[in-house]
Amino acid sequence: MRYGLIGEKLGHSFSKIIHEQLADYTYDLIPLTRDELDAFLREKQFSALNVTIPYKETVIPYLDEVDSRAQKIGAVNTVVNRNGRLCGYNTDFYGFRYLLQKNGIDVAGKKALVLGKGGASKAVIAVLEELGASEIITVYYKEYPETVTYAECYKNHADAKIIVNTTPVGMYPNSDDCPIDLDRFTALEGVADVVYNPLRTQLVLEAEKRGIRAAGGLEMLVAQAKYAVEIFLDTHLEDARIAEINTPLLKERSNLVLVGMSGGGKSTIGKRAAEKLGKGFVDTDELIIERIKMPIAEFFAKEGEPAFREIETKVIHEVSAQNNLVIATGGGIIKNPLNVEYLKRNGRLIWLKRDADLLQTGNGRPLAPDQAAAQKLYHERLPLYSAAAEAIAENNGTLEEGLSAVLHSYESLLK
Ligand SMILES: Nc1ncnc2c1ncn2[C@@H]1O[C@H](COP(=O)(O)OP(=O)(O)OP(=O)(O)O)[C@@H](O)[C@H]1O
Ligand SMILES: O=C(O)C1=C[C@@H](O)[C@@H](O)[C@H](O)C1
Ligand SMILES: [Mg+2]
Repeated sequence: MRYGLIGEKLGHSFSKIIHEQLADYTYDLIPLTRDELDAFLREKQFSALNVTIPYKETVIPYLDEVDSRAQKIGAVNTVVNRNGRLCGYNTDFYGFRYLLQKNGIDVAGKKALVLGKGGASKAVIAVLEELGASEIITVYYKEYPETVTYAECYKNHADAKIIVNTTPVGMYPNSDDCPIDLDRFTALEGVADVVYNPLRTQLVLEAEKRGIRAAGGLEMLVAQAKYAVEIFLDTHLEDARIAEINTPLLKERSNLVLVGMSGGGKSTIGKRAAEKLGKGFVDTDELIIERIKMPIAEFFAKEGEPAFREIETKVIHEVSAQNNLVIATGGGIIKNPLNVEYLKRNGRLIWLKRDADLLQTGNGRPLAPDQAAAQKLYHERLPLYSAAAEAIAENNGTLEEGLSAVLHSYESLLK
């Protein structure tokens, strides 16, 4: 009999990949319309299921038993067929609790804001209660008696220490959106987002920028699956299994982004890194050339640098939404902080650092036509690379050594 996930739209789900690593069964993604759902649950031709949006509440009346935690939450994401009796559980609860604990986000005794009032919100609130948050405020964009609006929360809850986003705001393809303005909160200590596409949402990046602990939703997804497998198979799996699946998944989904001076080896080493990691390779300068249909130096001469930078940012925005790439960037991308922000959503930024006197100059590089120009640019841009990059890979030896420094940095960023 079948194992799998039911929900309305499942194209995005990683659950098949995750479950099939955790257990021996085949796990199917089973998209169902509301009408199909009824027959599916009545026929009971399955061993165990996960349930996702929008059916976590809809399934409850079909169940013979709902465990007390899921009952309290009012949502079920795990159903087991025990000799024809359907039993329901909520492992999103355990997944979110794992996410907080793994990322050192301590909520005990703290005021917490939960954005959104759907199924995920209820599981999150149950965890915050269990872990002893002092006050839990649900924030919703419409007015309800049991929730506060964003305007009210800025006015009356600016002292919140924890913010959890359970809304789809900031999810691909609307990755530019951020559900809440973090500048309004003066005591903030931790932020969690259940969204995992992009890997780091705008909200997570805004928190990181302010030095606040933050976690995206991928680990929660993997963790809830581990707990579901335990219930499906009536077995125990070590928590270590979560990281064993999450880390490679994160490495696979993430982009490796090379920043650094022109002529420092980003394109050359980037291509090699992509081969080694089995990732696609893109060179943002090449994409720009395709778009402007002329060499970059010619475009600079004809249209000027601001026109180039505008196209560059558009290209970076598009590329940043993709996954599993090595991205070699142009030397000047760090001039616009937006480029850095976009690239960080799905990527880890590594500064490929080559000494100024080793940099290749000329060869169509409009701002570094010769050594003197390259040296001047180098010193102007050092602080920008340093601020943007999450790791440094030195490239002052052989290409092989540069490549291995890049791969090593990527590994250590995603440990
Ligand atoms: N460690 C190295 N040893 C020898 N040559 C190197 C090394 N690193 C880079 N190079 C050479 O330097 C030149 C410039 O490299 P590349 O074009 O990859 O730089 P880039 O960072 O992509 O520059 P741009 O930002 O202008 O696109 C290439 O000819 C490359 O082979
Ligand atoms: O997108 C997914 O694959 C899932 C998301 C959550 O709703 C989980 O509760 C569900 O088990 C699987
Ligand atoms: Mg290049």
